[in-house]
Amino acid sequence: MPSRISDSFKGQSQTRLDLNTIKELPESHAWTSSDDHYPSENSCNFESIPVIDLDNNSNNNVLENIGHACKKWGAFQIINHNVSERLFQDIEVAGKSLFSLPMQQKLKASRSPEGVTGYGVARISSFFSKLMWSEGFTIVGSPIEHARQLWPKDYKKFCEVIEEYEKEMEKLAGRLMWLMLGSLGITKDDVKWAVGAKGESKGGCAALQLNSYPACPDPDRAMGLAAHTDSTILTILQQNNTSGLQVFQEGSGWVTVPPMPGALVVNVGDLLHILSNGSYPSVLHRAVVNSTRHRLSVAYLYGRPSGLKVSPLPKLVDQRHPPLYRAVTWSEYLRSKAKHFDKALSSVRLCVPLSGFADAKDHDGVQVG
Ligand SMILES: C=C1C[C@]23C[C@H]1CC[C@H]2[C@@]12CCC[C@@](C)(C(=O)O1)[C@H]2[C@@H]3C(=O)O
Ligand SMILES: O=C(O)CCC(=O)C(=O)O
Ligand SMILES: [Fe+2]
Repeated sequence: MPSRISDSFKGQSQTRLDLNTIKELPESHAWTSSDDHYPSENSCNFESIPVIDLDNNSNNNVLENIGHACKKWGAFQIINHNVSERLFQDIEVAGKSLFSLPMQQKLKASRSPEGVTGYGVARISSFFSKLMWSEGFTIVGSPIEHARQLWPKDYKKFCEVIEEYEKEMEKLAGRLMWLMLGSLGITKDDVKWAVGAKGESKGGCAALQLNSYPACPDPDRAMGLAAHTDSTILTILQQNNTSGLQVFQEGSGWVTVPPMPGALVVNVGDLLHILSNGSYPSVLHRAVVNSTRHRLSVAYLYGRPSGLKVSPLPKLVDQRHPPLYRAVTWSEYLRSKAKHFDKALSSVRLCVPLSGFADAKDHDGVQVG
């Protein structure tokens, strides 16, 4: 059974059309509402996801606000997160230099049919009959191998920026995970995988996804990135001051997340939905495109070490709240997403008999697999 994230995907086609130079929307990229798996209703956008100030010294009630945002929206924006503006500028330059390379150069760093890292179309593309108006580059750990193929002589700066960004995001993601769990009354003492055998704090596993959405000749008929939930604990997204991200909310429809200078978007992923035993929805989101501006987004997809099993946390499970999901490892879940896409969560859902359940107390949240 595959146990690494990279083993979870099967052959997928690579992008070849250069979206940066096309003057008319090809039929292959023209979406109608029946091409999407989700409702296409638009919202009046009276309200959007909350903005949360992470400054320790400001007297706001961070835990309560985060809990409320996670329950209501499954997403929020953060300010005062301590990631420097300079790093945002550096990663924007790095991303733009990658996507502005000639197509034949980018294809040298293509994601392999069995792989997870490299250049290509969004993995979920195979579930749609139309192509998305975007290209992506996925990194896990060091990007050096692909960076060498892209810039044989000049790959170091790109690697340095990526690695610095990953380091900063790992710290922030860990902090956010504990805040989001803290809002549910969960502390590190409640979670077995929080601390290792030697008492050290255990981090997660992550992927960094650079998304490029070139300006589009017919944005209303195109789709940047189709509606999906992330297969993560949480995702931290930087949308580089260009609008495009929308979240779906029952009753409101698609709600735009307005870009705020310096802010980052945080969203609940499927694994946190499982850990929270359904308290936090993993938010359905998509990216739309526009006719004038090229948009770059950077997503830090934070999960768990791939062999570690995730299941509803025991503190959140009792007679009245039976576990809604079975234990699953990240790599197993990613494989399920690659196979079932929007049915992946229900594929790990437990059928709970109405008469209750016998072994809730045996659930310990995680087991090392
Ligand atoms: C760690 C991850 C999470 C992945 C797969 C793998 C690497 C790339 C991620 C994304 C990024 C773009 C949306 C998504 C839906 C996609 O197509 O690729 C994500 C997917 C998931 O969240 O399922
Ligand atoms: O570009 C965006 O705003 C969304 C990107 C995204 O959802 C992802 O990379 O998972
Ligand atoms: Fe996403």
